[in-house]
Amino acid sequence: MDDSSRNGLHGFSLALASRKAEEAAWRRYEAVRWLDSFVGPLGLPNQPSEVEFISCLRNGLILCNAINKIQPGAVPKVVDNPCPLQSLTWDCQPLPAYQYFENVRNFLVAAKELNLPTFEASDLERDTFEAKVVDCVLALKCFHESKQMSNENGFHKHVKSPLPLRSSNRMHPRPLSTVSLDSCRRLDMSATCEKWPPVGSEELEELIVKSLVDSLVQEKENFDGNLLASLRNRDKDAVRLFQSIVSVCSNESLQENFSEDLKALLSKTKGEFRDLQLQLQKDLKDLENQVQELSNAALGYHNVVKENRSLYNIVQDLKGNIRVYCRVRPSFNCLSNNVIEFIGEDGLLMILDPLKSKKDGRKVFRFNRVFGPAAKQDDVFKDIQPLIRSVMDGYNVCIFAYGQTGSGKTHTMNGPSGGPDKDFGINYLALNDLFKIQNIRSCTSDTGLSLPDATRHSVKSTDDVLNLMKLGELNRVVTFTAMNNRSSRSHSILTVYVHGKDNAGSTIRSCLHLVDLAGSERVDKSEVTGDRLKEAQYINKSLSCLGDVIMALAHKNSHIPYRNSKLTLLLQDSLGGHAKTIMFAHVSPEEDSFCETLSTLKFAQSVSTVELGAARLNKESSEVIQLKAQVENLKKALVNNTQQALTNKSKEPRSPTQVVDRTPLRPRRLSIENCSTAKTEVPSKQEMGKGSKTPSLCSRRSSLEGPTCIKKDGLRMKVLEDGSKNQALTFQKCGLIQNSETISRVSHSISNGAVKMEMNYPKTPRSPLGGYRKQVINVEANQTLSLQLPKTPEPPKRVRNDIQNQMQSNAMFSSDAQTPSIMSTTSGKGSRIRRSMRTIGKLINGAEKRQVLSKSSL
Ligand SMILES: Nc1ncnc2c1ncn2[C@@H]1O[C@H](COP(=O)(O)OP(=O)(O)OP(=O)(O)O)[C@@H](O)[C@H]1O
Repeated sequence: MDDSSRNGLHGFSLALASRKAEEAAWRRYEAVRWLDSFVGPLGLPNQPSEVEFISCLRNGLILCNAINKIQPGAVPKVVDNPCPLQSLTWDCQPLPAYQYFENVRNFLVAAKELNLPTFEASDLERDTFEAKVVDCVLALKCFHESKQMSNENGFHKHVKSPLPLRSSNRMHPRPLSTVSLDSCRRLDMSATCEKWPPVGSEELEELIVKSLVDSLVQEKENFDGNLLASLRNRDKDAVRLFQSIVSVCSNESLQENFSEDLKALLSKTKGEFRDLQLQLQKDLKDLENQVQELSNAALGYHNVVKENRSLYNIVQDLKGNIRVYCRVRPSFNCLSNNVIEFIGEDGLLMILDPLKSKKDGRKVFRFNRVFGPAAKQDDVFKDIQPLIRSVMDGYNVCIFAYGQTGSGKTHTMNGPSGGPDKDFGINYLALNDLFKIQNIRSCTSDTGLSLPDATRHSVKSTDDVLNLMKLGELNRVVTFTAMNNRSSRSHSILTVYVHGKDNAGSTIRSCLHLVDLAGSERVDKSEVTGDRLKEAQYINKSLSCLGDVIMALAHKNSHIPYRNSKLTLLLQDSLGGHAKTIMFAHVSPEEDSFCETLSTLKFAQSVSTVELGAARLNKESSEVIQLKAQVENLKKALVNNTQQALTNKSKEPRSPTQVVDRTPLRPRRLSIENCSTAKTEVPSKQEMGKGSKTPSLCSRRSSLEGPTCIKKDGLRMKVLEDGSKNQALTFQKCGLIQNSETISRVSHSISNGAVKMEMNYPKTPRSPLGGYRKQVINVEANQTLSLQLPKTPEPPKRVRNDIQNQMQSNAMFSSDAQTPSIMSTTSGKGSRIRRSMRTIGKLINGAEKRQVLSKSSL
């Protein structure tokens, strides 16, 4: 407490004390005045002191006379004073002490019988207890007045002892005559006052409340009657009520008890407070422990959820399922209801049909994970990062974004509209990550080779790729539709090829397809016309082909219609091969997109059931590479020898008597090998057009790479059908180095179910189907094998001559140029070569099988 408040309190105490003294004096004067008028002159001054007052009453004679006057016979025997009553004065001769005592005791008994407040006889010996005596006299006075009143009104039965109006003059001092009997009646507390000594704080409180209630009931007031307002307005009754409360409180004995009670209460409260504090501390500790336990449990729960998800993913990996993630973009229409009801941590998505009730309209889907509108690009990327990294370990990975137009596919793959400058999408983040890994794993760099007549873009950093992506973006048609003001009108596929060699000499070859599909759209909604309409139809058609492929895979059909569109043909390796595939299903949350959202989610659900088989590691051990190289050399030697033999044979006349024993070449066996080197076969258009069967590896490559491949300067080069060199697509070596990994990039956009891969065209033409663009940025080199091949040992000269002679003679009888079988029968060397090729083939197959087995056993 500061000084000012301490001084204030002190001042208040002084004021209160003087007020009390003033009040006590007023009450004393009133008692004396009444006794004076009722019993006879007391001979006291108008304003007697306490001592004078007490001395006057000490013999009990005045008191006994007064009570007998009110209630005749109340004190049957009064020890009288030799002085006559009229001449009774305070200075009259004192009687013996025992007589005083007798009178006072009899008076107190009589007063008690009348339910008046009393005092101790000894109080008259002590001036300090004057207040109690005054109270008793004033109570007697009130009793007399009320008795008079009831006699007048005929009420005899229930005459109550009136409350001594102790504070009647306190606020507005006034003559005794002005204190009405009504006031006495209304503030009658005599019955309760009897119980005052001793009184505890609770009893005091009860007294006050009771008095208040009685008073309010009698006055027909209620607490809502704005007592405080009445007090403020100094309403008469309210002031009286307040005075009665104050008078109860100002009773000294009460105050003493009250202060003692207060002290006891204070110490009790302090004790309770201490207990409470201790309890609180204990509770806080308990709470802390509980919170700790809860947070541990929450952490545990999160860990379990995480572990569950990763286990679920592992199971799916083992089964080879396509991982399906769903992403919900933020709503752009605040007036539209949101159909997304709930997004669970564990990949649960609940949507609500806006036309149905909550009970019937709910549909639940489960995916590997669902990203809500608040998910950041980084959050999305973090989840797929491990998969992208596995590209560097030799796995093929394909990530494709699917969904309704405007649902956020391009946002996920590229980033926000306007290019990948900020908030980069998966394309950038994935490439950045791959380059980071490359930098960590490599100490060397490669400048690559350039090749005339071919466009070559070597990439060494993410920025390089970004620039190329921008180039690709330029070739991608983007237009305004009613559904999306930057709607992509073509699919976009960014492919990263990774070649690497580990320290053991094994090579890995893998690729990462990053696919941003054009959005499915309802043309009535997107309101497109003309070319845009055609594009929309082609987009929907190729997406529907994708749907057919997925359905066929999900139902494990024997025939999978990959060839029905270029899109599915391109994704064949990812959808049908042993790749790791992720699909991002995108949905818009607005209610007017509900039908599209539902169909996207259903499609995504069926994609998640597709089992591709465990992903296969595309790694070749050094042993396999060497064997393959030997096959190459042997094959070359065989071809050379055959050609030589044919040349010699054509020079010699053919003998009609010679018997030709020809074993036809087995092109199937060689076709696999041919695929890794220059191709000389030109697949017929009919074969290309056949859509019913999954093509052989060679024909598949042909259909994708173009009709003709030739080899030039050790590099493979593909020539288009017209053979024009200017239209050649060149497979370049790009950063292929030993003991390091290099990333090259092929990016092509396709749409409308067709693809063009000629990057070296000065201007990318539109496809006849309209709107479909292609962009080949970089193509993998395939030169390693030819560069690393050991030289084929030259056959001894004598043997070679024998073979040549033999072949020359055989040529006399055959005009067929493809006659390796001739060599097998006529030349011991030729058959040895074929035998060793067969052995090597078995070895290769064995080694590959072993690889597959060891992978699947993992
Ligand atoms: N997660 C997201 N956060 C913020 N904005 C987003 C998000 N997803 C999409 N958008 C915004 O929504 C709009 C449409 O997205 P986007 O162009 O990526 O859709 P799309 O599915 O690729 O459409 P289309 O198939 O027509 O090309 C864009 O303005 C994009 O920036």
